[in-house]
Amino acid sequence: MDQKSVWVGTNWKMNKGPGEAIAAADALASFKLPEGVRAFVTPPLTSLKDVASILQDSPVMVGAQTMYWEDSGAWTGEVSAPMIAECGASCVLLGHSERRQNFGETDWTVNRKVQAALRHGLRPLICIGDLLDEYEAGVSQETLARQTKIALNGLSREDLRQVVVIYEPVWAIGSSGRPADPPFVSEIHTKLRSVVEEIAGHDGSIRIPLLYGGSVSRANIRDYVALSDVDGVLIGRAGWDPEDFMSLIASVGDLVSVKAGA
Ligand SMILES: O=C(COP(=O)(O)O)[C@@H](O)CO
Repeated sequence: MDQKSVWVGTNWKMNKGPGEAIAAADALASFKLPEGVRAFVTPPLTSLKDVASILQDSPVMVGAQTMYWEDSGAWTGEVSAPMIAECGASCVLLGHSERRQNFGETDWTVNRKVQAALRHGLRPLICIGDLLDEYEAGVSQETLARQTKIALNGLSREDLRQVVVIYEPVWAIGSSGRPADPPFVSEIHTKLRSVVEEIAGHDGSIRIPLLYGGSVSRANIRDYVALSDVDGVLIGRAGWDPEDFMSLIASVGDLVSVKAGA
């Protein structure tokens, strides 16, 4: 039976040059995570190796924000799973909506990347999300089920134990987004739980963590983490300052035991 944890990550996106990233990693290095919390940070590639090296003895995991599915070759500008792993990363964000919208990622290219990450021992942190017009048309669930099923297509049971799925409504992300209402997130995650259980089995031996992301802040983090089918959050702006990130993690530490008993 997979143990229940609360996951809290922060994605730095295209922020922090190497100097700032190293300073932030130094600040995170001495942080004592509350028991049962699994934390991760995804710095830009320019500081991935430095941040991973600073955090190598810390429980805070380090991941890349994207990668390509081939291992090497004539793919100018791309980086591969083995390169990311060699930098010391243990996970990688895949299919973030900013990649899907601005860089042409599709459900099927996300699947290729998921498979490549797993081949090289990287935990795929798979982002899925509905567009505003899909949300308004009431078809969010269909979009999310499709994205999830394709991302996980062809994975073995061992592979499924490694993946994390993150629901990030596109309309909730960034300064122009609005945080999704917790009851809506609860409904979506309950349905997502059935989708992943259809794939991984209903016996509970594999529990795929389902995270929420999109305008997570001090004001709402506990509302999301307290939901029974939400296993944690991915934070953007509110987590870029390492002190804020640590304080946000500390603010949900007590929910670990509440959820474990649920
Ligand atoms: O995109 C994300 C949400 O960003 P916010 O700034 O929290 O809206 C997610 O990937 C975390 O970076």
